[in-house]
Amino acid sequence: MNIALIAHDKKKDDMIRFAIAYKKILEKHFLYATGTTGKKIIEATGLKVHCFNSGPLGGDQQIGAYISDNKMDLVIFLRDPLTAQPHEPDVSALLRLSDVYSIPLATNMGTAEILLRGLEQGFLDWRNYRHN
Ligand SMILES: O=C(CO)COP(=O)(O)O
Repeated sequence: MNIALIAHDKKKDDMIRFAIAYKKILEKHFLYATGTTGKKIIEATGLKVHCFNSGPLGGDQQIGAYISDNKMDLVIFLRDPLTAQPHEPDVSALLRLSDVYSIPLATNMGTAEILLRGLEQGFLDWRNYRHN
């Protein structure tokens, strides 16, 4: 599966803890991330991650484009709900495209854990049919 990992600045430490905790699951998949999030995950875990541009410089849009091309299966986006983002329209567009294409999307740690555990249990196997 192709998994996108994105975290706003105040959520990056949480994302790193998450990537360390779930490394054994994550390493079985193709990982993508916005620039800064990806770099931090690589440094902390050694996982292989394809890094797009930083979020404010178009990274969210690049991930959105993957979603609309049926190339993203799961999105984990640890958003900071308490800080205004200069690229809020890009963030909204990414969330919207996840809904348009029914791509499982976690915007907080609680849901992220459920999605990764579900992934491990095969709950996202239906995505394989979408690829074929
Ligand atoms: O801003 C972001 C998502 O909207 C995250 O981007 P970075 O991972 O480059 O910080």
